[in-house]
Amino acid sequence: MAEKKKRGFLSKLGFKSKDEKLALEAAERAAQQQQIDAQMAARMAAINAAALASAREQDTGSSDVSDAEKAAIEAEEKRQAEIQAARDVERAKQLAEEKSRREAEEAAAKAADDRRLADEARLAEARAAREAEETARQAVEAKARAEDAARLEAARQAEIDRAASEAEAAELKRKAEEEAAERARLEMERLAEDARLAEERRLAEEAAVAARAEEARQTAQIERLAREAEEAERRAARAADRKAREQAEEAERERLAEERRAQRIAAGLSPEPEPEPDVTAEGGFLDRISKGLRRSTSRMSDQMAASFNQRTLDREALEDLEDILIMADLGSDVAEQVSSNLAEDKFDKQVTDLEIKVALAETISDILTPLETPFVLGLARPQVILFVGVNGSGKTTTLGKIAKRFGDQGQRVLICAADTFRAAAVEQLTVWGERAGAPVMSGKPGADAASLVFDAMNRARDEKYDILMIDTAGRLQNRTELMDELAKIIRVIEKTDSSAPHHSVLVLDATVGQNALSQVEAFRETANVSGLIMTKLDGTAKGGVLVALSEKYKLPIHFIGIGEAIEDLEIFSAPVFAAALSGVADAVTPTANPQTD
Ligand SMILES: Nc1nc2c(ncn2[C@@H]2O[C@H](COP(=O)(O)OP(=O)(O)OP(=O)(O)O)[C@@H](O)[C@H]2O)c(=O)[nH]1
Repeated sequence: MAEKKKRGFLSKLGFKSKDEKLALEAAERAAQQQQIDAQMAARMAAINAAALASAREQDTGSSDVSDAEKAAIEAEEKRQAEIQAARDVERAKQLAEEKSRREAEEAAAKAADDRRLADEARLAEARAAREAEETARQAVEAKARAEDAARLEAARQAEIDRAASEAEAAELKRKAEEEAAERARLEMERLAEDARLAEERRLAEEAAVAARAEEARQTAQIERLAREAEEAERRAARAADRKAREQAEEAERERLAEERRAQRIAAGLSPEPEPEPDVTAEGGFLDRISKGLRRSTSRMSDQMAASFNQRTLDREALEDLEDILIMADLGSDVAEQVSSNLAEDKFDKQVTDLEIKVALAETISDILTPLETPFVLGLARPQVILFVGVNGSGKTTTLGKIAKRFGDQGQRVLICAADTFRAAAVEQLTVWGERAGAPVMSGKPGADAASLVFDAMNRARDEKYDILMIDTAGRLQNRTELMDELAKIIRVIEKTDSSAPHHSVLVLDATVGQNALSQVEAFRETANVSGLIMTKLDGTAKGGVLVALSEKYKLPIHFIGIGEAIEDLEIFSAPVFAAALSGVADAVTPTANPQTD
């Protein structure tokens, strides 16, 4: 098609196709041939006319026709001959032209035919090519469709297979889970049954222990009541003695005073003033504790004296008071209690620092009195006493001081140096043990403390010691692995004697101030602390922390340490501690000699 278009366009421009050129050439050649033929026909006509004239000459040679006629005839004949010849030439020419035109037309028709045939052939060829192309394309499409269909079929089959295998796997999993759940349920039932039986056993054991404990408590109570009755009797006797002595002394004093008055009157002098009564003796209990707590007391006393010299107790004064108490480590709860107790009676009134100290002493005493708990040994033997606390809180020293007291009371004491980390602790205990007359069991440095405690428990039981005192290594409350070791020691003790340890004493260093609260928190949980001893109250201004932690944790308090010497461990007395810490003792004790630091 494109070829055909191209040719039509070329012929319009005057270009001839190859066939047209051939046809034109053939027509030219035919025209030339016709010319040649016409020339030949003219020459033949001239020859014929000459031959006709000579024949006539011969026929007429002897006739009488004039020469002019003869010439006219001859000229006429010649003209006729020439006309004829020209007609012949013209005719021949026309024929030749007619022929060459026909041939040209035929050639053109043929060329057009050829072109048409060629175009048709080309069109047929193109159609065939297109059809072949179409067939091939259809074949490719058909193949692709077939492949797609095969692929889809394969995918569908694969999906069916996958779903089937998933369903099978899910079914297997479900069955396995069912079986596992059933096994777990049976195991839970078994464990629950075991636990129930164990609980029954435990309850039975607890009931037995409780019955024994109750029996022991009742016995102890009877003994205590008996002791108390004896003591009351002794006290009553002593009081009666003292009263009689005091009455006698008073009578003597009055007699002497009367005598002196009489002598002075007789001598014309005025009577002498009455002497102040001696409230506390120098070196007595209150005096010792007041001196021990001097650092804690003096700063607070000075601040109160400076702030409350005849001051009106308004809101600002109460806030100042709370600040002073909080700075003395008594804690905000205690500070609020003191200020609200004081405000009840004295708000908007003039107060002195002594009135404030008395209110403080009363509040402290109210908080501490329920916790004032003497260190009483139970009936079980050996009595196991465990000492716990952070490093350097004074465990070893305190244990030694108490061991000495027990030794003095005639108790047989065994000491276990379960502080296997610090070699010096063993030496320290050995010295204390010697003073108390108590053997000291120790292990190699770094040995397992729990196994040493196990051995000590067995030895104390086998050798019938009254008391086993166990000194443990100091450990910071945030060191989990050390707290775990302490828990292990306690488990070993409990395993050997389910009622032990009978006392689990937390030794606290007063100099750490508020940090003591977090120590109580941690040891209370791990060591099931039964009571407290606070040491180093002599070396700090933070003694108020004992009140703060008692208010919060309400743990029994057995002793307080007010120095390193053996006699510097005092049985805890709430009113005495309150009087000493508040500074009231200084105000009423003439022997007191406050020294500020
Ligand atoms: N001022 C004063 N010092 C005390 C008191 N109690 C103990 N100390 C001293 O505190 C220091 C530490 O006492 P230790 O008994 O070794 O303390 P610890 O808790 O056994 O120490 P670790 O075994 O390291 O945990 C020693 O120098 C004691 O003399 C006390 O009440 N007042």
